[in-house]
Amino acid sequence: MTGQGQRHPDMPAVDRAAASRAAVEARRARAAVKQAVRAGERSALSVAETAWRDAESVEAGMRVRDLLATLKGLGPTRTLAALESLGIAEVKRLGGLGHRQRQALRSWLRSREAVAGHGRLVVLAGPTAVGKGTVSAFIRENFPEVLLSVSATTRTPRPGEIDGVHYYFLDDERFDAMVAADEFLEWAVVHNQSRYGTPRPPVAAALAEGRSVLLEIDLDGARQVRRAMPEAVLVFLLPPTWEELVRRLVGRGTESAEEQARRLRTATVELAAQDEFDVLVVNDDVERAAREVVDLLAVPRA
Ligand SMILES: Nc1nc2c(ncn2[C@@H]2O[C@H](COP(=O)(O)OP(=O)(O)O)[C@@H](O)[C@H]2O)c(=O)[nH]1
Ligand SMILES: Nc1ncnc2c1ncn2[C@@H]1O[C@H](COP(=O)(O)OP(=O)(O)O)[C@@H](O)[C@H]1O
Repeated sequence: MTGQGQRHPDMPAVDRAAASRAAVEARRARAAVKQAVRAGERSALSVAETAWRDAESVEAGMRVRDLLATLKGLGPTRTLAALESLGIAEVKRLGGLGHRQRQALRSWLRSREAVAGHGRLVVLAGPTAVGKGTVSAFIRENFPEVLLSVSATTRTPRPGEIDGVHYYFLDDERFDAMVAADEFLEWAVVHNQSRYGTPRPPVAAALAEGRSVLLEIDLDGARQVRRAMPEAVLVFLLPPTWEELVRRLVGRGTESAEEQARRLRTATVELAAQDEFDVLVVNDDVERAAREVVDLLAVPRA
């Protein structure tokens, strides 16, 4: 047995120092890879594939155990159980796996990623009363794996609205503080009245975990998200006809006639911006429209 990493007793001290520096460097590089996996910037599978393509890579020097430990929901006990089921010893490094073990780990990681899905950010926008809230509510009820971001707003709660569920209702001072602390992914003044914003931390955390996130925000906010996160998918919800849009706004009965007229003027401007969006979804039927949006979120069907 040659015993990897064992030093020859005659090895000069200077080389030992260099070797230990290199070891520290390698540890640091491996920690950076683990961090990237945890943050959702790299998939565990891509780390493994890199290790198997290049035996000299940082990835090849990673222990399989450490790679698995970066995965969500895999504590130490489950990691050990997974290693056992794959027939991989706890001390094994990615680069040291045999052909069968590679195959086993590859398909295990693949099926895990398929189940976990890749967290996607989808923005749902559209003119007033097109049914954004209705479609979002359908998704909240039927697809709990999607995080529906809860916005902060300075508008006053309507009867039945719960702080922290429908919105975080903030006063101007608190909203200002969040803006100053850069805690919003985007924010905008909506309907010329109140400010609305998407708190950044829950969105970032969900995406890092591989969960998909849906934002229901206005046009201005959608444009900001496009700039901040170009990988986001922008969806514009369309009414079947203009007449139907008017019918829904009036039928909802939550705005005065004057406010309705103002919103319809804004709606004309918003409809003209539909070409800026990646996907157009017609909300003729709530369930169908919601499913179209969910498909974009790449959520595996139950
Ligand atoms: N930019 C931005 N717009 C938001 C946010 N949350 C809600 N909105 C938009 O604010 C508008 C008003 O929402 P709301 O006060 O619930 O009244 P609604 O007109 O009945 O939907 C809607 O167009 C929402 O899409 C947010 O976090 N950011
Ligand atoms: N597909 C649909 N068919 C018929 N009515 C709808 C549909 N979607 C929404 N509505 C109705 O239209 C009105 C406006 O919907 P809402 O979700 O409040 O719009 P938004 O959030 O876009 O302002 C509500 O009364 C809602 O019940």
